[in-house]
Amino acid sequence: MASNSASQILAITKTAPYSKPRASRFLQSRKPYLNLCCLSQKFSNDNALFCLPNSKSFLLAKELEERNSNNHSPTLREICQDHVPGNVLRRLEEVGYLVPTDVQREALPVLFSGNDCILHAQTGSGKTLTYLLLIYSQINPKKSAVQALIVVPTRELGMQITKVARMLAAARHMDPELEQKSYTVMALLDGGMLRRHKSWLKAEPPAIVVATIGSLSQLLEKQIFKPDSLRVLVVDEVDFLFKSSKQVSSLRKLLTSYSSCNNRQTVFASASILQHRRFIHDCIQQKWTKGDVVHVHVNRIMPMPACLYHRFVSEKSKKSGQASSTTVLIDFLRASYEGPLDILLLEEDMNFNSRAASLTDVRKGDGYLLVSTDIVARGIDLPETTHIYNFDLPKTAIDYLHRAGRTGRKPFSDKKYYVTNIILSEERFVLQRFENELMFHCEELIMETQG
Ligand SMILES: Nc1ncnc2c1ncn2[C@@H]1O[C@H](COP(=O)(O)OP(=O)(O)OP(=O)(O)O)[C@@H](O)[C@H]1O
Repeated sequence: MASNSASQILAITKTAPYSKPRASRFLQSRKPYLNLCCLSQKFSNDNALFCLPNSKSFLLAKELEERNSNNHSPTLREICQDHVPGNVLRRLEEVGYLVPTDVQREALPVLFSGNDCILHAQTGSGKTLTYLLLIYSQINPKKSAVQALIVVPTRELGMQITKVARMLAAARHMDPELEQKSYTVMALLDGGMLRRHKSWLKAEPPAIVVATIGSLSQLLEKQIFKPDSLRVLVVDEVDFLFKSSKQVSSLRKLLTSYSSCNNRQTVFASASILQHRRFIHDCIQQKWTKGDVVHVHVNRIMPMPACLYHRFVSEKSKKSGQASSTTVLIDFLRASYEGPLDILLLEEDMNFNSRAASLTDVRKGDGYLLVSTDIVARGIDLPETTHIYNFDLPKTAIDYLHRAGRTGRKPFSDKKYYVTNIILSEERFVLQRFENELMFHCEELIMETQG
């Protein structure tokens, strides 16, 4: 093992930290590829050993090594060191977040300096971790008050963000040296039990609340949830929430009447902020943010992640001229697909429990074929997804961007991911318009015809 300094770290992937004897047995057995992982990276906890025996970790390790040897950009730990509590930083490293993504590298210093921020970066670029790290830098677990609020458009996205927020806080329970009080995260989402949330908020307010605007408004109006102690307010998928006429008035009220932008840090996030100059103007004018709000715009030239490979299949007519419904498609797959993947359905018409069960099955399964509507198009992170099929073209280029962005969600992977569009010949010009607007290229896939 080409190790020559005490601060060398081995990056391997496994969430559980390995004990020293177990780790050294592990290292012995993997000598041939250890050289790849030996990093001369300075971490404050010198004994840290991050065990990640898979290819992703090699990429991470190599990336770190390259950045380090070129005296390049700092690690996530270096960026967060003086702001984020040590136990959260350790947790970050345990789960393999070592190198910052572009948006994290650009936005975190801005956020730590106290500015309001518009996080505008590609799908799958790591915006969630960016604002969660800000939140963990600001909240005090000893204080019994809601100090951070994250507003999301769907229950599914809310559950996902709650899980990541809890995962980052988890180390606190395991470390006896740290204070006993842990960060609590409440999911206040449509379809949840509001009565239970009311008692929870009254008895012992959680530090972080992740909420859909509908459920949140009910508790704000009844003054059960008082955002007086809010230090950070995040609105995720902000363009979507402002676009939806049902939610926009509640959102405006939250931003201005229930709390003042002068008393909190405000973060808006999305991969698509149309007419962003106009939006920034509105933010300041309407006092949704303070006047010095910073627009962190990553990959401004290329809104579409470069790892996505777009194709289309052109048909003369779709069967009986009908748009394919999820039921038709799922029945077809169940009748004709003989492969090993689980076939799952997720759509608005299902009840909340079945929706949650579908996502749990997808996440725990060995492979899946998920048939879904636009309900998963915003923010849902299923990093193992390699192919997206659009059976109907989305209405707008922005919708296309978000649907396509459900794949290609491994920040340091060099793999290609596929988005295939099944279109009618007369829809080619619509797809062409999306290509021009989002600056990507879509290639025709010629199907071999039988007989
Ligand atoms: N620094 C990092 N290193 C490795 N993986 C990361 C890092 N930051 C985020 N990720 C992973 O990248 C994936 C995408 O992150 P995230 O869900 O935050 O994307 P997003 O920018 O919010 O996308 P969208 O616009 O689609 O909501 C997640 O699986 C997350 O675990």
